[in-house]
Amino acid sequence: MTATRGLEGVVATTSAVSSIIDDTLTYVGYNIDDLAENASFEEVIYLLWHGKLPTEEELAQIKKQLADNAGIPHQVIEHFKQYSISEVHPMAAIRTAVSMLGLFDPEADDMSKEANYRKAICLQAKLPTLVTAFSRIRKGLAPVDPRPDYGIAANFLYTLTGEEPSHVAVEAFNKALVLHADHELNASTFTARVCVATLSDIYSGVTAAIGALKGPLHGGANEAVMKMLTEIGDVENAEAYIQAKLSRKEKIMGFGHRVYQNGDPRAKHLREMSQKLSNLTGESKWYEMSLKVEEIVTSEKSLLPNVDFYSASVYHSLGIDHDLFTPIFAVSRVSGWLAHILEQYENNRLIRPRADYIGPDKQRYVPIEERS
Ligand SMILES: CC(=O)SCCNC(=O)CCNC(=O)[C@H](O)C(C)(C)COP(=O)(O)OP(=O)(O)OC[C@H]1O[C@@H](n2cnc3c(N)ncnc32)[C@H](O)[C@@H]1OP(=O)(O)O
Ligand SMILES: O=C([O-])CC(=O)C(=O)O
Repeated sequence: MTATRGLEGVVATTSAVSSIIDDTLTYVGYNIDDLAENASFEEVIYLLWHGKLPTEEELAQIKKQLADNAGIPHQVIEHFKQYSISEVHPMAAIRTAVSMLGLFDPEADDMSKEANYRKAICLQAKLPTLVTAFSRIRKGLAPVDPRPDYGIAANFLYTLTGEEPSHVAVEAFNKALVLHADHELNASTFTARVCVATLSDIYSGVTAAIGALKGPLHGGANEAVMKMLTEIGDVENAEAYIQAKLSRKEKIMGFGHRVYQNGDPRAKHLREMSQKLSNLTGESKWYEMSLKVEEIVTSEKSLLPNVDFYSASVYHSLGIDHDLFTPIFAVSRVSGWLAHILEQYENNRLIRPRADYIGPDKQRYVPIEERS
């Protein structure tokens, strides 16, 4: 048996949710460029879960179901208040809170199709509220209830700040949610599928996926990009900063991808948004710095930006705290995780690959008193 490092190129499942072929990303056959320009995040959720775009009536119904389930149990709010959450990374808090949601759901282990769909609605609806409630509580502010007349993008910004968000901000945030919703068998989605393929429950699958997304080689890269831009500080420092990193053989966060050969198709949308928003805020340096870093990394390493690179300056321009960037990724990607989890349950088989053993062989047990 020979192992393929990092399972590169290994096809591990069939899926009808999303595909990446020749650097083109589609959700259920719809090109991401088309969806980014035209779709609401709720339409994309429906598309991923039902395999078709919703009619007006179906869209109104799923929006209502999501709005009706956006509240979070008071025990989770109390839990956030019980420890020093200013010292806790929000991804760790959200991971724990999603696991807690399972404790308060009497149907957590009901594996019927109906119960699993209801839990999918609950998780999708509650995740944004968890993130914004966490953010407010750690600042000593009371959580804000989501507005039933707002969609997920508007409500996220509203429940984060308590203020009515601008049209431009909602439009940009909705587009970011659409762009991050699904991505074939990325590490967190694979994690979710492995978990539920044991016939474990949805809450366990999403909790596991959040843990995988948190790492800086995956969703955690967007926060790491912002840290890098903050360290660079000004466009004129970019060249020396990046060259020094490359000479130390350090990775430049937000660049490279396991699957794309000629660039991540989501990056151009985020680049455009980054430019538009940084012009609007009058703080164009984040976009300019990002552009300069892209120029250097592309020419030095032939590496192209991935989805995490320009999303950093987009979220910064929207005034969002940097450690909420990866939780926002989860707010969007939970739609894809849930689509894959439901798909896995529909046609399940335990996922259990093999390992190529490279440890010592033929060892003899030595009693403890004889060991040196
Ligand atoms: C939503 C997402 O998950 S998108 C990805 C987010 N992650 C990041 O942006 C982190 C930075 N990028 C990376 O670490 C990688 O490009 C990954 C994890 C995305 C893909 O990884 P892999 O396909 O496993 O490639 P791997 O890490 O083996 O890199 C291959 C080579 O390219 C180099 N390389 C890859 N990415 C980078 C980078 N961002 N900066 C510098 N060098 C890089 C590696 O050092 C390695 O060089 P070597 O062969 O000389 O050792
Ligand atoms: O597919 C991957 O490996 C990572 C990625 O871009 C994503 O999850 O959006």
